[in-house]
Amino acid sequence: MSGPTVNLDNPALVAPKRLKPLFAPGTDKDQALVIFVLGGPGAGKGTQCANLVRDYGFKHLSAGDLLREEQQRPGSEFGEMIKTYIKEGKIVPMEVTIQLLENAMKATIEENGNRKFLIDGFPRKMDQAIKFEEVVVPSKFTLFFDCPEETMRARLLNRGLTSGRSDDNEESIKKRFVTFVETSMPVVNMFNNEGRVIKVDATKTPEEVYEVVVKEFASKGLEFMQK
Ligand SMILES: Nc1ncnc2c1ncn2[C@@H]1O[C@H](COP(=O)(O)OP(=O)(O)OP(=O)(O)O)[C@@H](O)[C@H]1O
Ligand SMILES: O=c1ccn([C@@H]2O[C@H](COP(=O)(O)O)[C@@H](O)[C@H]2O)c(=O)[nH]1
Repeated sequence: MSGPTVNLDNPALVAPKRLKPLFAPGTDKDQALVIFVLGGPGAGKGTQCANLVRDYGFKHLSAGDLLREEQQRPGSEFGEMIKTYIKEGKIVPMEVTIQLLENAMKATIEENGNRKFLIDGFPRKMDQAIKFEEVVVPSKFTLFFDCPEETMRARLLNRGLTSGRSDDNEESIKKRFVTFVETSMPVVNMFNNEGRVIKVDATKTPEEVYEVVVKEFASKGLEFMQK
């Protein structure tokens, strides 16, 4: 088994960027609705987000997708670093991910005024959670998809047949699970202790899972968009 080719703790790999707040001081942060969507790798976050976009008019921002795009962007100073972190199932330093999310949120607001965001696969680490809510905007709640590893593993290996993702393979999946348990679950637990988590059983069919999501959203006062 080959280990990481790059020392992930090397500070030279991280180019800290100053985080600028999304909203100018004094503006009402409630102008944006942010829902974090968390769950283990392959729990079905992206699948359910697509339903929520269709029915509630959210803008879906997947942190993983934004990182993959940045990785492929010609000339990106972070490309190689992101590639390594993703393959190793590690969490890219928060400065990079928060900046990508913030840029995408700003671009959406400028483009069509939509301020309703599903932030998928983020925050995956405590520092990200605290920093994002401090400098960007606090989340309304976290939608957490609960799924056993064996189910997620089977889904990821199946997705890996066609996804082309560098991390949908046995070796990366094992590492992603370790990161999820050790680094991401503490974030879910923190939000849960604050009463800010909706936990949904993600083992059923996508349709059954979504039915529960819709009921939970209604309990939070979120209704289907008028067509
Ligand atoms: N409820 C479900 N039952 C069976 N298969 C599902 C279910 N939800 C999603 N899938 C399938 O499992 C795979 C992973 O789903 P999805 O990409 O939505 O997960 P994810 O949580 O976003 O994953 P990741 O964290 O790796 O991005 C996909 O192939 C998807 O079609
Ligand atoms: O906040 C984040 C989110 C994701 N990553 C890295 O991306 C991969 C893939 O994420 P998916 O949500 O499964 O698409 C993840 O394993 C991490 O390596 C991250 O660093 N920070």
